[in-house]
Amino acid sequence: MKVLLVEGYQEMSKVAAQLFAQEVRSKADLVLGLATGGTPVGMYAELIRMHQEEGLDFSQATSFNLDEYVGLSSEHPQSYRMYMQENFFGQVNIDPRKTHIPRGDVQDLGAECSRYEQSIVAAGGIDIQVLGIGNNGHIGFNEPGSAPDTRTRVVQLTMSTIEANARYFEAVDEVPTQAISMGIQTIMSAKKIVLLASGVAKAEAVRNMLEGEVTPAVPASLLRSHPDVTVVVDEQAASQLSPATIGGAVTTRK
Ligand SMILES: N[C@@H]1[C@@H](O)[C@H](O)[C@@H](COP(=O)(O)O)O[C@@H]1O
Repeated sequence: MKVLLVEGYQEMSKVAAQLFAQEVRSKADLVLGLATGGTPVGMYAELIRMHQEEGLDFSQATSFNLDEYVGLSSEHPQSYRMYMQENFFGQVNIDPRKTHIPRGDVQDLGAECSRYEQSIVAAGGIDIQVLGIGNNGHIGFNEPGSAPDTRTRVVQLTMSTIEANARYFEAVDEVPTQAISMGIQTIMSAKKIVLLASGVAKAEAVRNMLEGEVTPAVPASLLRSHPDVTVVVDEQAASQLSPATIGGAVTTRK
C-alpha cells in the first residue's frame, strides 16, 4: 500500500482527482469504480472543474458505483443514484447509459446483485476504484465480518453506520437498514484502488487499516493484499499512525 500524506480535505480531493484524471487521459474507455459519502465530494468537484476548464473527457467512460440503499428508488433524494447525479454525472459528459448503480427498489434483489456483478465483468472489470472508509473500517457497505470472497449482495447495516449516515436523513429511523453492496472480492478485483480518508473521526479506522491485523473485522485492512492501492490521507486522519508509517509515507509537503 502506498500512503500519500496530505495537509487537509482540499489537498486530498485535488490529489485524488489528479490520480483519476491521469487514468481517464490514458484510456478513453476507462471503467471507473465510484463511491458516495461526504469524502469524495471534493474529488468530484475537482474532476468537474477539470472537465469544464481542461476538457477532461468522460464520453467513452463507464462507471460502477459501490452500493445503493435497499428500498430507495433512483429518484429518492437520499439515494446514491441521486447523489451521483448531483455531485458528478449531471456536470460531466459521461453517457448516462454507461453509469451503473445497483437498483435498491427491485423486487428480486438477489437477481439484481448477480446482474450487477455480471455487468462489471462484461465491461472488462474496474480499472480504478475510489473508496472512502467507514468509522468502523467498512468499505462500500462491507461491514466488519465481511468475508474476503464476497461479491455483490444484500447487506445489513450496522447501527454505527446507520447513525453515521443519519445526517443525510430527517431522522435516524428513515435510514434504510439494508443495502446492495459490491463485495470485498468485487472491490479487490479492481486493477487500481484509491482510498481517501479525511478528518479525525477516521483516525482510528485508518490506523487499524494500515497497522492492525489483516482481518475481516476491519474490512479495509483486507486491501493490504491488493497489489495497487494508494491511500490518500490527511493530517487529521493520519493522527494515530506510528512514526514508522508516517516515515514511510509520501508527503506532498515541500
Ligand atoms: N457506503 C458509504 C461508504 O462508501 C463510505 O465510504 C462511508 C464513509 O462516508 P463518509 O465519506 O461520509 O465519511 O459511508 C457510507 O457508508
